[in-house]
Amino acid sequence: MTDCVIGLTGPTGAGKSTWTAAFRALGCAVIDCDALAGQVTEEPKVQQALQKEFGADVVKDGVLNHRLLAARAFVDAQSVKRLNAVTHPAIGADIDRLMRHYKQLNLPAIIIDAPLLFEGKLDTLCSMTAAVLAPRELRLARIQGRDGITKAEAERRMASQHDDHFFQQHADEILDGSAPAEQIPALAAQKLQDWLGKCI
Ligand SMILES: CC(C)(COP(=O)(O)OP(=O)(O)OC[C@H]1O[C@@H](n2cnc3c(N)ncnc32)[C@H](O)[C@@H]1O)[C@@H](O)C(=O)NCCC(=O)NCCS
Ligand SMILES: Nc1ncnc2c1ncn2[C@@H]1O[C@H](COP(=O)(O)OP(=O)(O)OP(=O)(O)O)[C@@H](O)[C@H]1O
Repeated sequence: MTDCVIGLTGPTGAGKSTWTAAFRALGCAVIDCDALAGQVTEEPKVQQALQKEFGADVVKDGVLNHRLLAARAFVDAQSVKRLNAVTHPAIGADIDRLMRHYKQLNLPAIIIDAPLLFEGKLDTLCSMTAAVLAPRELRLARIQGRDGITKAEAERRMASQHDDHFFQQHADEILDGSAPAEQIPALAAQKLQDWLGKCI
């Protein structure tokens, strides 16, 4: 049985996936909500609902145009809400299924990697929560490089999310997303030890 469930969140580009990879290497199971979103948005029913909300051209020959959908969805709070209303029920069902599966195994911990951990009330499934934070300019440069988007697109995406203050108020702990990547495995090992002590 695995009882320790850690919710990992933070704004775009802060380094959640990088910290998550370190926890995975330490034997934790990872529920990656962005990956689950990627799978559910391949389902024809979800794609049809997205077309209804954001225009027929967001899907062509069964392939979702991520960049176009992001450009239309990450414009204001209302549009993000419409996006979430389509995708979140399906993502939630997948999370439930994976949690049931991983809880039966003997693992150090289950990590839920979710940009919208608090908004989606996924924190209620967790023993503890942590937010990965990094300076805004660093995040801006990172997501432009990673996703091949313009500065304006990156800024729009960041503006559709909460600021650091929200994460500082809601999360139990803050993880440093600006630490050099090569230091993160050792920092994650220390952090996991600490959490396992608290989970017992
Ligand atoms: C709009 C989509 C198609 C853009 O795809 P793309 O490949 O460009 O981005 P990717 O999925 O890797 O997300 C990158 C980052 O954008 C941010 N983001 C994604 N979805 C959301 C959202 N609904 N609200 C706020 N930020 C979001 C997150 O920080 C995320 O890590 C995609 O993000 C999507 O399907 N989003 C809806 C599903 C969702 O809510 N995902 C978050 C799960 S908790
Ligand atoms: N500590 C670090 N040192 C150097 N580069 C990093 C570090 N953390 C992340 N990066 C790089 O920055 C980019 C964004 O990081 P990552 O994908 O981990 O962020 P994220 O918080 O998961 O973002 P998103 O919410 O957009 O998915 C990636 O290209 C990653 O390789």
